[in-house]
Amino acid sequence: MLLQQEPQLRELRIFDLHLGPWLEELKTGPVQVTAIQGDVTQAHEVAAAVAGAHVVIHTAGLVDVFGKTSPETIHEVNVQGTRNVIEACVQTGTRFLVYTSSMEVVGPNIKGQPFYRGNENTPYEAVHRHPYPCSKALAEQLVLEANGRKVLGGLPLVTCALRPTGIYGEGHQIMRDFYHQGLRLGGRLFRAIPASVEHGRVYVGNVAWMHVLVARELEHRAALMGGQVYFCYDNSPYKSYEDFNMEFLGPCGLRLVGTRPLLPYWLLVFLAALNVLLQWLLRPLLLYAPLLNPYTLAMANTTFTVSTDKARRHFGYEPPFSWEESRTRTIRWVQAMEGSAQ
Ligand SMILES: NC(=O)C1=CN([C@@H]2O[C@H](COP(=O)(O)OP(=O)(O)OC[C@H]3O[C@@H](n4cnc5c(N)ncnc54)[C@H](O)[C@@H]3O)[C@@H](O)[C@H]2O)C=CC1
Ligand SMILES: CC(C)CCC[C@@H](C)[C@H]1CC[C@H]2[C@@H]3[C@H](O)CC4=CC(=O)CC[C@]4(C)[C@H]3CC[C@]12C
Repeated sequence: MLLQQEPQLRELRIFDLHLGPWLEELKTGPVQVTAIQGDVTQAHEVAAAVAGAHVVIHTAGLVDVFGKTSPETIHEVNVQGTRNVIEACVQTGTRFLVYTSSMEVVGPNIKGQPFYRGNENTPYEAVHRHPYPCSKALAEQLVLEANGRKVLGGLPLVTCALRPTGIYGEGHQIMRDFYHQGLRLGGRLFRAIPASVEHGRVYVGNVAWMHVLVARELEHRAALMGGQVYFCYDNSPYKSYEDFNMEFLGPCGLRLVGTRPLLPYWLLVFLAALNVLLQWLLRPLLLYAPLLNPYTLAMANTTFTVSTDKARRHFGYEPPFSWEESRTRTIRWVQAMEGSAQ
């Protein structure tokens, strides 16, 4: 999207632990595209990649709420990695830093308190225990506190954090997992979450556009945007996590069985705890990381939706992809998977 939408762009550096073949397709235009295989936990690698950059968009992160990696690794990547990016900007003189934070920085909290169509100023007790939200909250705090630090050359660093709600769209691994689970169950998924529980979702293309826009506007509106957080939002409907997924999985042949959860909540709690025990017992043999665990169950059962226009007011954000376009593009992606699955 940067290559398509940013006329001022002269060089695009992509720093990632895992570089994919898709990068080769990006190298065909007038902009110099530099792919750098590196680890954000290695400060020297980050500094080498950042040196000379005008703006850094730091979106690398370990998104793990399924127990696939250790809490230490999550902290190392999400917190120390972010610290390394900030120090690289300061040491090499990069003045603008955009960070991909998360709704998880706010909630849902461990008390299961709903956040109903809230905004960046809505009072809410952000209390976390899980390593992932803890790491995102700490990383965001580091980014916001770094706003105004002097970088090499003596000018101030300008930082901004974007908080997407649940991202969906092409490449969404969890959607892929739901789809394959439905195929294994004969085209059916069984409702586990009450339809009344709203969970915020945002299309990946709109999240990407907000990042591009902030990267462009941060220099010109530094006094207003510096040190600020913005929820990433669009016109995706407010629905339960499962009902929202069915907007894409339904047209691909899956059916959600039940108008209300088929199992009582206490049984889901028991099964989630059993999954934790099985994960621990099986770890020496294999990675068992199902969708259902105490954290995902609590998250899915707690309303968390946003209603805000702060990004529009501060830097003119309007989601380029309508709900209909976002839905169509995601369905096409699942259908392409379906083709590969058959
Ligand atoms: N998926 C979601 O619903 C949401 C994601 N986010 C945030 O968006 C960002 C991107 O996440 P996703 O695209 O969902 O996940 P993803 O796993 O698709 O992307 C993360 C990227 O970071 C890279 N990475 C991981 N460890 C690294 C390391 N040590 N060094 C360098 N690169 C590393 C991965 O290779 C991957 O390309 C993350 O910061 C995440 O916390 C925020 C809100 C919602
Ligand atoms: C009871 C069911 C088996 C639960 C299935 C749904 C869960 C896997 C997902 C429900 C809410 C999701 C999280 C939410 O969208 C917020 C997130 C923000 C991020 O920064 C990363 C992803 C996530 C934690 C997301 C993960 C899957 C859910 C827990």
